[in-house]
Amino acid sequence: MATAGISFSPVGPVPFEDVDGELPASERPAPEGIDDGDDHLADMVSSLPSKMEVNLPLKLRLYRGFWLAEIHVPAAVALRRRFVPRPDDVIVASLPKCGTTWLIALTFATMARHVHHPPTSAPASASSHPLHRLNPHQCLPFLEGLFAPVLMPDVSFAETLESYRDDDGGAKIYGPFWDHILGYWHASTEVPDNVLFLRYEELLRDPAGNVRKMARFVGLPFSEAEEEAGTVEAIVELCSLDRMRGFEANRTGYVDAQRKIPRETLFRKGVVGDWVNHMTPEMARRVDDIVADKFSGTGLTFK
Ligand SMILES: Nc1ncnc2c1ncn2[C@@H]1O[C@H](COP(=O)(O)OS(=O)(=O)O)[C@@H](OP(=O)(O)O)[C@H]1O
Repeated sequence: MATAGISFSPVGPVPFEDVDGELPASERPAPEGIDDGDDHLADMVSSLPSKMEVNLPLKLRLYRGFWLAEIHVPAAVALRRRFVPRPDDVIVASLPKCGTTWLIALTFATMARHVHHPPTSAPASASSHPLHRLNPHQCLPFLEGLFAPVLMPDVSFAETLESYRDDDGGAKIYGPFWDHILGYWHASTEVPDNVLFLRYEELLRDPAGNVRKMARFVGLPFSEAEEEAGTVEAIVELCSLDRMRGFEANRTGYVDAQRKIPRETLFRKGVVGDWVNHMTPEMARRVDDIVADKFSGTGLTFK
């Protein structure tokens, strides 16, 4: 099992109120301190365990079992207490470097296809699809009800995975990796109508099949007419790594010129098994051991 080459991309409306047996969001009391000068919140944040990020000059706080950037904790608290998802909201929840950008592109292109038609016959360069002008992360605000996490800095998946290991010195943002993955894995088996669990390798192996699966999951299955017109293949093509790299939005060398985030942060090789170029056999063995230990008995496997 090539554990270090695995990426995980669970998609789906997360049943917030079910996560830990708390009251439904709509019935929870308003959070103290968020609206009124927030002394309580500041105290709460500074009382949380803290560590530095292993790759970044960033202070993390352990909030509800996960390492978040300290500056994001107040928003996470507010979101947790106040966000009441609508039944048709879709949240793309993927760890950094696990194929988030691709998944957002596919989800956006699929969900927005009746407004922004994927080019089925015209040359892709002639299309006015938003994905030509904006990187996938920037497309999110254009589709109500589709949410996803933030853009991450320039490190590869192998580096990310390696740094998710337990480490006394620091922690990895959004980690522990294993708990994140297992949380969504268990949710996908318990409430399969609400959580769809996808693997990067599966997407690479059968992008069209997985786009169909995702479309059914979000309640927008492809019609016969769409199938005949080649809409699924058009979406896959539109979102392919080569196409994305060449789009106007990504041609400058930066996916975010203002924040100086280089294109390769989002669009690099996109292959399975590149971990051999980043990890020593010893590192790979260690990761394999951790995976075997953490995932044993959970039913979660990778082929
Ligand atoms: N369209 C498309 N098709 C296939 N693969 C793609 C695509 N877009 C991005 N990628 C690859 O995804 C990896 C980046 O992961 P993320 O998008 O999660 O990064 S980020 O956290 O949002 O910064 C990174 O993988 P690696 O090449 O292994 O580094 C990207 O190359």
